[in-house]
Formats: sequence, C-alpha cells, structure tokens
Amino acid sequence: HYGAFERPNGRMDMKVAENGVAAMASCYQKFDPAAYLQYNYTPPRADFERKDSIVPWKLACLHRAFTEGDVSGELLVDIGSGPTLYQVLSGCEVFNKVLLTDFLEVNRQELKRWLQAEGGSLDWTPYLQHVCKLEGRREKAAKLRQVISDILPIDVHRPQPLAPGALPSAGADCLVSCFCLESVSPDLAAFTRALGHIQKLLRPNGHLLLIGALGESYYFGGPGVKIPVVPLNEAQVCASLQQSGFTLIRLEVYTLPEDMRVGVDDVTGVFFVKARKDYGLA
Ligand SMILES: Nc1ncnc2c1ncn2[C@@H]1O[C@@H](CSCCNC[C@@H]2Cc3ccc([N+](=O)[O-])cc3CN2)[C@@H](O)[C@H]1O
Repeated sequence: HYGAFERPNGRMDMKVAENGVAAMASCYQKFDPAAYLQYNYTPPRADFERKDSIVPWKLACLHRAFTEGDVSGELLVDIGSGPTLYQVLSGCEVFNKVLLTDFLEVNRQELKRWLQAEGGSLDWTPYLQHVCKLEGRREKAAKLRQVISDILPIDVHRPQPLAPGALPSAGADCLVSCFCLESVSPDLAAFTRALGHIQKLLRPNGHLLLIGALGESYYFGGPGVKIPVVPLNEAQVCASLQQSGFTLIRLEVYTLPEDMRVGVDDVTGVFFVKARKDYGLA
C-alpha cells in the first residue's frame, strides 16, 4: 500500500510538474524587456487614438474595476509586473501602498529606473495622460512614485510566491495580474495551482483583477526568444478561478482584430476578470 505521495505515478506527476516549471524558468533567462515593450506596448496594440486598440481596452477595464466602489483597502499587489506599469495606473489612486513584483531582475530594474525618474525603455507618458483623462485628473506620475513602495521578487509556482514577511499577516487587500500566469505555466494544472498560490496572498473577500491571453500558445519575449504559453479558453479560466477559491464577479473578452495580430504571439483574445476571494472559505 502506498501513501499519498509514494505512488510511483504520484512522484512521477510531481517530477514532471517541477521539470515543466524549471524548463519555463530557463526560457525566461533570455527575456528582453525592451523588445517585449516594443512588441506589445507601442502602436498598433497601444494606440490611444484607436477605439479598438488593446491597451485602451485594458485600461478601461481596470479603471472601471478600481472605481466602481467595491474595491478598497490599504495594499494592492501586482503579480508578475514584468517591465510594465499600466496595471496600477488606476489602482494607485485607490490604495495607499502598491507592491510591484517580478521573477526577473531585469524587469525589476526596468521598473526601478522609471520610479527613480531615470527614464526607461518606454515612455509611459501617453499611458498616464490617457488614464488621467478617464479620471478627470491632471497629474499621476507623482502619486504613482509615492504609493509604489517596493518591487519584489516573486515565483507564482511556489506555494509561498513572496518572501516571508513581504505582506502583512492579513494579506493584500487587492491583487492585479496581467498576462503572467498563463505565460509562465507549462500546462493548465500549473496555471490553476499558481492561481491557488496567489489566492493565499489575498485577505478574505479581497479582490483579484486578472487580465490574460486567450488561445495563446507562444509569444516572443525578445528577438528569437519564443516562450511557450498554455492556451486558455474562457471556460478554463472560469473553472480555474472556481477551483482556486475565487468567486467570479465579471468576465469581459476582447477579440483581436486582424491588424492587432502582429506576429509577436498567436493570441486570439484577451480576458478581463474581476473576482473575489471566496467569502470566509479556507
Ligand atoms: N514563476 C514566475 N512567477 C512570477 N512571474 C514570472 C514567473 N516566470 C516568469 N515570470 C514573469 O512573468 C512574465 C510576465 S510578461 C509575460 C508575457 N505574456 C504574454 C504576452 C503579453 C501580451 C501583452 C499584450 C497583448 N495584447 O494582445 O495586447 C498580448 C500579450 C500576449 N503575449 C515576465 O515578466 C516574467 O519575468
């Protein structure tokens, strides 16, 4: 009789899972933040003059989610920030403290350079101006630099993705995560496990704002740096959220027009999820 983890296939499953995650980590050693920003955060995907451009759609989803009255608290944590800041442009007006996180030092450095007003690979001004217009504000950079209190290493495949003590014992009041989980998980099971790991970073009844790719099987993280992605559909996203202790509040989907398919990935759509950590469940 084997115990729970002595079964050969049980050990085999865990071994395969670890190998898949390790293989993914080695892909990321070649990630090139500047190239990645060029591929995804410049026109046409980031064209503020176009109603159907992807970035304005994402910013509108985040603006609505942060300002419709149910999201509040002290601490907002961005999971897998990459080299981008757009995820927290609306949230920085709602929370006193924002933590950015990423797996790679090169991305954390890219974010630090912007925070210390040392420039960076991309000019975020059009993004700040766009969100200021949505909010009827005139200024955002100073607020952003004031509330972003740290940029921490993270690994969503660990049961404890952040270093001990990184969060208050009650957890974060809100999590945001954009295009991270599906592009760091070798398969759907790993994606669901990672969702479960970040769910534990959240206080009960806290919110998760999750943006991700639908139907994506790879993307380029730099010239010739092809990174595998677990292709997801809406039903899988909803099932994974439910399995990892979230209650879905809203799901919105954007389908890429032809001219947004620029060869840097095979994304067919983008999902936006607003969810809540299940009421009082363990
Ligand atoms: N184990 C880990 N834990 C946490 N973060 C990790 C881990 N491993 C890597 N990371 C970290 O996660 C990564 C986040 S960037 C992942 C890129 N996601 C796919 C890309 C993005 C994108 C953007 C925009 C649009 N669009 O249509 O507009 C489409 C797409 C689809 N392609 C990267 O920062 C890495 O450093």
